Amino acid sequence: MDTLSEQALLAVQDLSKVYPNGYEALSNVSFSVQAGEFICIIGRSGAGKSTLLRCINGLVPISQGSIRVQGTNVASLSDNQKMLLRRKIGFIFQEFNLVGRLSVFQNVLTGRLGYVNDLQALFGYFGREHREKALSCLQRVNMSHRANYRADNLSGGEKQRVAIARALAQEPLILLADEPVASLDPELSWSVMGDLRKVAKEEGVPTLVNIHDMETARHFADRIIGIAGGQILFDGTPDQLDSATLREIYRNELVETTSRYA
Ligand SMILES: Nc1ncnc2c1ncn2[C@@H]1O[C@H](COP(=O)(O)OP(=O)(O)OP(=O)(O)O)[C@@H](O)[C@H]1O
Repeated sequence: MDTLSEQALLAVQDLSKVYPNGYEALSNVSFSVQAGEFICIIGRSGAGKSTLLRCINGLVPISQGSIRVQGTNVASLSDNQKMLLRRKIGFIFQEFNLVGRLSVFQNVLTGRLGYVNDLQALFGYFGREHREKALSCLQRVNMSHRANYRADNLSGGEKQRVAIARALAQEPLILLADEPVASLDPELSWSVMGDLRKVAKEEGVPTLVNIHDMETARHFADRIIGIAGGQILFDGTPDQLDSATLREIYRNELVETTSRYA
């Protein structure tokens, strides 16, 4: 490993993932992430973007290679330590994954589960410090006025802002977002991406966002990683991404159709 990877908050080295049916979804993927970076991962459907994020947060086991968080190889951790680490990884889903019958505030409080004991978690008892934290996270995404709403009464954009607040409440080491704006209309998706980038930058939390739309990626990312067929084809700044590389990443899928703004 080079010095940059050793100092990285997240270092993925020669990662491969073969699903039980024999399909190799990721092949020798290597990259590292430094504090504060806002990275968009682009690629056509089936490229392996979700698999990559799921490997990083342990939702799917890796087949080869290593994932290091703050220098520690995740594979060397006990199950309990892995669970504790997962609580420090904020995950934002395309479909928000809020508990619809709970209030907005209660949903954000669930981000604090890693900070209370089992009994408190069981009875949903969160002390003042946790409630204050949850409220401040809601304020960060301008959603405190909806604190007492049932989550299932919110609009899509509001739901995703609450999901961002919940992830922030975890005080995450890293944020992973899997197509966080794919269910939102174009204008709203830029506004939610703007909020995600703003809070990630303010907190200095490195963030990996899977996104199909390359124009959104170009607009918001400090750095873009392009994946095709489970391999990294590009890793650089938006300015370095030329149209020949884009065509390769999207493999004949018309580049124009990858942008809802073209
Ligand atoms: N559990 C599984 N078993 C077998 N193959 C799988 C499994 N999950 C995903 N795959 C395959 O792995 C490849 C990568 O899937 P993945 O969901 O990571 O792609 P993606 O880039 O996120 O695409 P999308 O944007 O459509 O979700 C796809 O060809 C998919 O069919």
